[in-house]
Amino acid sequence: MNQNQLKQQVGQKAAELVEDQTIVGLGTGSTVRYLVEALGKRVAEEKLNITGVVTSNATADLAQKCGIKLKSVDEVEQIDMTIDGADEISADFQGIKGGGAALLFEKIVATNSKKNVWIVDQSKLKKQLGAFPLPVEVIPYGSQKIFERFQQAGYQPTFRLTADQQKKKTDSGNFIIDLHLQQIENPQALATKLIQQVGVVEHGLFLNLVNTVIVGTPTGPQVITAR
Ligand SMILES: O=C[C@H](O)[C@H](O)[C@H](O)COP(=O)(O)O
Repeated sequence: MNQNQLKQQVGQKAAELVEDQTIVGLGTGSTVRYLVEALGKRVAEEKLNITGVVTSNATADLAQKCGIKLKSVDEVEQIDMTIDGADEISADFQGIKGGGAALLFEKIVATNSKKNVWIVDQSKLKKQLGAFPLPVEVIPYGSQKIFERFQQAGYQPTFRLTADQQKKKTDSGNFIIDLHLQQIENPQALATKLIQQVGVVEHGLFLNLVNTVIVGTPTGPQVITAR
């Protein structure tokens, strides 16, 4: 099974978990794409009555095409369950997200959800976080100064660029600086340090948010729950 097939497997499995009459947070990325398509199918075939709360313009476009009705996070009291992808998950269920630049809306939706579930292929499970570059969303004004401070701190930053070498803009019009850390010894301490930096809007460390992960493996999806 290739990576895409594993992503499809967990996307479809997660769609089965969604109950009728619920409000569902819909993450972003290539794994979530399979979830949204499978949910759209359930809406059409089973007349499943759900409301989606999206985490990016890309997911909003897809969900609308799939016939899922949407509301913004501000229009709902609480989200019953959010299902999202991840870039890395450590053994203690901490994660890095934002490979698709959607970390800010993803974190807003996740922190307003009763339950969060991540869907990943098995390559995303790591002993320790940090091999995947940690995305930090910064406002454009003063972003060069933040970049230089990250350099001085030894974080090996790079601005994320588009295919035509422009600084990538998020759905909120911000830039992304990726930190090439290799290993993150203390995710909580780093998270605190980053968020205290003026001009940093959010970072891709998603800590203590998830207790269920569905992992795609060649022998089928495995649901792992934190103790
Ligand atoms: O900003 C993007 C998100 O955090 C994605 O959920 C994450 O990058 C995983 O994406 P994919 O399912 O495409 O590997």
